[in-house]
Order: sequence, then structure tokens, then C-alpha cells
Amino acid sequence: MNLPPEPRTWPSPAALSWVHRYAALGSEFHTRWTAQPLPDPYWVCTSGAAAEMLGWPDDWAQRDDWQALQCLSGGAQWPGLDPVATVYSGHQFGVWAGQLGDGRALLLGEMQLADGSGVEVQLKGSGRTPYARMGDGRAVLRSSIREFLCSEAMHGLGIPTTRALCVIGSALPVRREQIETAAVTTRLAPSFVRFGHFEHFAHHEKPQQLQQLTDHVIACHYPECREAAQPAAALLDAVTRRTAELMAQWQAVGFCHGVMNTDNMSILGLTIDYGPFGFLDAFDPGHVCNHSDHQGRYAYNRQPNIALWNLHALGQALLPLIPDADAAQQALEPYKTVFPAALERRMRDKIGLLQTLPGDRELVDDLLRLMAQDRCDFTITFRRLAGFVSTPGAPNDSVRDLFVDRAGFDAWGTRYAERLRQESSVDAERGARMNRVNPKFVLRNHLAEVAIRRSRAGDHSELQRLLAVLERPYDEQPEHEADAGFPPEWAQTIEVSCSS
Ligand SMILES: Nc1ncnc2c1ncn2[C@@H]1O[C@H](COP(=O)(O)OP(=O)(O)OP(=O)(O)O)[C@@H](O)[C@H]1O
Ligand SMILES: [Mg+2]
Repeated sequence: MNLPPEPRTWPSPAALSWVHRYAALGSEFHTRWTAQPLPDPYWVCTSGAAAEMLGWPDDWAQRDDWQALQCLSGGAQWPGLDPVATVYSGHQFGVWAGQLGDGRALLLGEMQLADGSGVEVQLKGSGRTPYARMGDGRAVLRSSIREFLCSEAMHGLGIPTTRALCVIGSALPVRREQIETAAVTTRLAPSFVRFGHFEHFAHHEKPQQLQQLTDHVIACHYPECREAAQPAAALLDAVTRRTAELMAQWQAVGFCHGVMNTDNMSILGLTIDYGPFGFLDAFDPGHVCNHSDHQGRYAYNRQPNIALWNLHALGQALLPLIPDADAAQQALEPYKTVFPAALERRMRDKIGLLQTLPGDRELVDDLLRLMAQDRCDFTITFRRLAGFVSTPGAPNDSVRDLFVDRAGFDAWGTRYAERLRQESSVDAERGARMNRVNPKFVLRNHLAEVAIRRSRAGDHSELQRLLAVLERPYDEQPEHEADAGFPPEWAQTIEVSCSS
């Protein structure tokens, strides 16, 4: 007789395994701190996928023994935690900004997963810390929802990112341009260390702590650098490569970060700090998503160069640990080849080319030029291109109609069709492949805005629905067609800024 499977019993939070490798670095690196409780907390949203990554039960948020609502909003603490606010510094908008740090974030600890890896669990918006400077330590519901949705959307797109487990709201008023209400987001990442953590110790001429931080990051996240002749240079080289790959992914999907300060650059090459981000709608290479960025420093087409600038700042910070300055310079060199190669590969994938032939780059560049000239929607154009038929004379109206300059598109289309006929794959197979790299769904501002408005009114179902759509951005999901359409007129009135 087959016995039914044993019901799975889940541990109480007391049985979760926490380590505190960052906290163990010592008091130069952080301040032990506790969160300021959010009054009358309520659930706004949770990510099942993020909880699954942690190995948590489906009903973790509701379980009495977990008290998750309290513990992730500062009102209680799970056993075994050792929360710290970490200190970092950094360059903001190209200028040295001095000491920053987790002004409104709190690292609860590092949870050990079943596979032995670690995930840091961090609250954002959990009250003032010693690094809060003039800030109130809070985050508003609006920006918390945006961060939550985009973290999980980027993960769905396959782009390295910090994750978001949940958002918890409260009626606590928070003053921004207007009075809004507070929320706390729980974020997850293998590490929240930023370039700015290294800059902090370099600026304060603390080579011992700089070495300690470098050893920590290498031991936990870049073990392959340990045996290198100059481990710090090897680390810089590895971070350079990861950052280059990340930039290629951002550019290929049309993601604009908005605040690429060195304190918002992850040492793991993750997308971190979702503030005034945006996805390209009508393609404008110089698009600036952050309304506070008057100079356009962080415009879409400047992101790759800014990342390299930021890597130079990291290299500068690591110099005391790299006796041979040439080695530091050498460690940055891969950016100049890895980024363009990665972007080219992704752009070739976006138009469905398997083989590499002369003239391919021009084909991509000319398409982008036409798209920019006609302000074609970035996401929709590439998605529709999957349906392009390479038979001579095929009308291809679906994508052609996106262009004002029809003759320009036809000329390009003729070249594209000829090029596709040199590939071994048939149109249908190519189209399916293209749909796996050109998302149908991205988190456009107006989609987030609708979810935010509903949540403010107490209905979080739209948020949870949108999350589910964005978790599968490459799938057709015809029932959610409206989320894949052009942004409505009113979307132009949405202003995103550093106010969060
Ligand atoms: N409301 C606030 N209260 C306290 N500190 C804040 C507040 N807003 C921002 N800061 C601090 O200002 C600095 C720069 O802010 P930035 O907007 O880049 O980060 P953030 O959005 O708070 O957080 P993160 O980078 O962790 O996502 C950081 O040190 C941050 O902690
Ligand atoms: Mg930040």
C-alpha cells in the first residue's frame, strides 16, 4: 500500500538560519540598529517567486507563528537577527558627495538557503538611521510599489537585480512634494555592497578596512579572485565584466535607471535602487527618465559611459590595494570590449540573427536610427518585428505601420529580408526565438501608476495582477493585451524624480 506523502512541516522563523557576515566585519562598517515600527502596518503586496527563492512556505505572510507583518515593518524581530545600517559614501551626479550610508535601510541579516548560499534581507523605509542626514528615514507607498514591481519585473526579464519580497504600508504621513503615506519594502540580494562602500574607506584613508571589505566580497562572492596575483585587481576586472554585461542588458531592453550614482552601483553587477527609473516608450536615445536630472547626465544613451566612469571611481578606491597602478587600469580595459560585444550579441538576438555576417551592425544601427527618427515605441517595435515575413513583397504592415517614414522602413525591410534569407532558420522559428528576447510586457510608468492609485485607494489586486503579468514578460498572455499597448496620452504627465 502506498502511504500518502508526509505533510510538509515548515519551520518557525526561529529555525531559519541566519549568518551575519557583513555585521561581523566590525563597527567601522555599520551601526547596530533597530527599525522604527510602522504604525498599524498592512500588507500591500508579496512576491511568491521571491518567497520561493527563500524556500519559504506559500502562506508565510499569513502564518501566526511568523508574525511577518510585524517583523518586516519594524514592530518585532525574528530570533537570530542582528540588524545593521551600513556606511558608504559615493559620487552623486559626478561630484563627491561624502558620507551617505543606509539612511533609511536596515540589513536584517543574511539568510542561509538550503543550497548553502546566502541572501541578505534588507528593509527599506524602516526609519532614520545614523546615516539619515536630513532624511526622515521613510519611503512612500508610491516609490515602494515602483521598486517592488520593477525588481520583480527585471528578474522576470532575466536581468540581474536585487529582489523584492514584499511591501507593507501604513497610514503614517510622509512629507514629499505632497503628503503621502509610508511603506517598507523588504529587499533581497546576495549582497547589498555598492561601489560606494569601497569609496568610503578609500576616502577616509582606511586601508585596513578597505582590505577587509575586499577580502569579504571576494570570499563571499568572487572566490575565483582569491588566488590571483593581485586579488583586488582581479576583483575590479570581474566587477567590470559583470557591469558591462548588465549595461548591455539595460540598453537592449530600453531600461533607464535614472540615478547611476556610485552609491547605487552594486558590486555584484545587480540593478539596485529603483527610484526614477523608466523603460523607453517612444525611442529617444537621449531620453532622461529622472525629472531631477536637468543636465541629462543619466540619459539612456549615456548609461554605458557612466557605468565606466563609476568603475573608474571603484578602481580609484581600490588603488591602495593594487600596488601596480597599471594593473588597475588594465582591470578596467575589458569594459571596452565586453560591453560592445554583449550589446551587439543582444541586438543581433533582438532582430533574430544567428549567424554573424558583414553588415549586420549597420542593419541594427539603421533600424535604431529609423526608430529614433520616427519615435517608434521601443518595446512594441521589436516585439512586432518577430512577425516580419522575409518573403519578397510581404507587406509586414504590423511593424511597418509603426514608422512615419514608410519608404525608409521599406528600404530597411528589403535589406532585412535579404539578410534573413541568408539564415538557415525559417521565419516562424526566428519569430519564436525573437519573442524570447524581446519582451511584450515592461513596467511602463502608466502601468505602475494605475497600480499605485488603486493601492492608495485600498485595492491591491491590480498590483498583484500586474506583478503576475510582469513575471512572464516574454509570454503572449493575450488576456493582458492592454498592458502591452502604447502608453496613453496621460502617461506624459507622469513625472518621476528623486523624491521617494
Ligand atoms: N527619506 C530618507 N531618509 C533618510 N535617508 C535617505 C532618505 N532618502 C534617501 N536617503 C539616503 O540618501 C542617500 C541617497 O539616496 P538614494 O535615493 O540613492 O538611495 P535610497 O533610494 O534611499 O536607497 P537605496 O540606494 O538603498 O535603494 C542614501 O544614503 C539614502 O539612504
Ligand atoms: Mg540609493
